[in-house]
Amino acid sequence: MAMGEVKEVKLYGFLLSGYCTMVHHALKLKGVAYEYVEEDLQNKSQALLELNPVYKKVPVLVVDGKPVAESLVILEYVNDMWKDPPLLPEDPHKRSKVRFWADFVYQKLVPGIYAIQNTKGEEQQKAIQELIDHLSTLEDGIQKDLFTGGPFINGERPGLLDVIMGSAYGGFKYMEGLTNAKIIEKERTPLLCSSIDAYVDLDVVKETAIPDAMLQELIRAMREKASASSGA
Ligand SMILES: N[C@@H](CCC(=O)N[C@@H](CS)C(=O)NCC(=O)O)C(=O)O
Repeated sequence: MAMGEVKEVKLYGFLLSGYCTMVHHALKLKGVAYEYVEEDLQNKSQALLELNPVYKKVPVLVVDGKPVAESLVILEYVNDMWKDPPLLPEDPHKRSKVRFWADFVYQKLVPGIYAIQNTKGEEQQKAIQELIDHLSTLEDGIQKDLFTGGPFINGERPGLLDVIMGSAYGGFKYMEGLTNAKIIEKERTPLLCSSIDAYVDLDVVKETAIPDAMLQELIRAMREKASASSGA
């Protein structure tokens, strides 16, 4: 049930964007019907430039003509607009913990993924180790601050951090394919791995999964680009 009467929900996104995946998942978990508009990021539509004039990025969610930008802001908005099922715990302190760790994912894990993509050799090995260390920090934090026995980080139903980590998972897998390193492993981060396993098994998640063939093709193209630029 939405706050007030909602007539039109539109998501501007890009297929390979983990930020957009989060919004797809949140809307689907809430059972919201929406229209999806795929953007060409090399040639952005006038609509996108007008809807997100500050950053000019996707995702942008437009509800009855009113735009909301920035994925984390959108997730909170979706959770406020459509109450059931809730993506945040009721207790204010627990909510603050979810927000703290969600922010950690944005501040540390996402830049960590880009750092691997943008480096080579020894520098890349260092970036991989840093990302692994951040994942362990997140594992310990969730264990201490939030976990109540699973199957999700949020408990019996997926919540905001499940949506974020479940969507970032594609990025970790992509980096593993690119570097042949094991980044996210059950032995190191059992709780994160088991909650992600439960999450990717949800129907709403399977519906929006990037086809494996497309992911493999992307990895192949990235590897080719990397070896061309190193002169190998
Ligand atoms: N902080 C933004 C990041 C969104 C973002 O980086 N979007 C990328 C696609 S993954 C984009 O629109 N890039 C186009 C550009 O940078 O011009 C969010 O959380 O929504």
